[in-house]
Amino acid sequence: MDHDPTAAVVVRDLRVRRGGGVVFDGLDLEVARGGVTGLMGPSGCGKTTLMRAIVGTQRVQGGGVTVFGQAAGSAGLRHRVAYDTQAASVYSDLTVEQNLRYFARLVGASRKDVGRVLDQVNLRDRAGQRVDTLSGGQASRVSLAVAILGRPELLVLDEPTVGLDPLLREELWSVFHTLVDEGATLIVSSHVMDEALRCDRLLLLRDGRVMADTTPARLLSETGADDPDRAFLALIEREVG
Ligand SMILES: Nc1ncnc2c1ncn2[C@@H]1O[C@H](COP(=O)(O)OP(=O)(O)OP(=O)(O)O)[C@@H](O)[C@H]1O
Repeated sequence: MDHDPTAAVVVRDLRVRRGGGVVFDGLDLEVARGGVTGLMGPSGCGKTTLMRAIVGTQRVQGGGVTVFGQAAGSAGLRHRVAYDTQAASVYSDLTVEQNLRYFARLVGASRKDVGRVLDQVNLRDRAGQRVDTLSGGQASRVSLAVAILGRPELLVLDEPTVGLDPLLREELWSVFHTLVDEGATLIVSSHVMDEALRCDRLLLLRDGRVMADTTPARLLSETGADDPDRAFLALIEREVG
């Protein structure tokens, strides 16, 4: 497998089966360092599976993934890559701040980092509240706060804005862009086509394949559509028809 040193992620001939079905049968793609890459596509197309392969938690049948030139999931990447799954992965019987302090110790982050991430995800006023008394959107922001504690170079976020109101969604996207300005590479999956417009690059997956590798502006201009939902449908119709 080649190890392009300028790429954040290189996926080569990736083959994955899950639950008896083929998810990827030879997937190839690269993600350059920096920017937000949006992984879009219908439910079941393989977004989460691809993210799991990138962070090294997915069993694969062939091919592979390198991240910053190292095999996905290898020990050298532990503090360089963070993954925020769809399920909140924090302790529900601890407060927001207790969770953050605990995870800060694990990744070698400081108290200052705890304060920084509380502000970034807008949970400063909930710091003393137990996670099991938070709303779904608040709890998922605690997981995101944990993910950005150690200033990871690659941040893989599976539907981070699900269940958030438009204002919070806006705030989180501004956090994402700040992280990118600070040098991070973000891979963000979403069902919400509106969010496609906020990405630097778009990978549209369908049935385990990259149906389009584009930018928001190109997606709209090439399909002549005025919103990403219509553009995506136009691409599918073009393929089918
Ligand atoms: N735990 C599992 N066991 C078996 N098959 C699975 C499992 N998780 C996912 N799959 C299958 O793998 C395929 C890809 O699923 P994946 O979760 O990657 O899709 P997705 O694009 O992230 O979907 P969604 O947008 O609904 O989260 C689907 O066909 C799904 O049925």
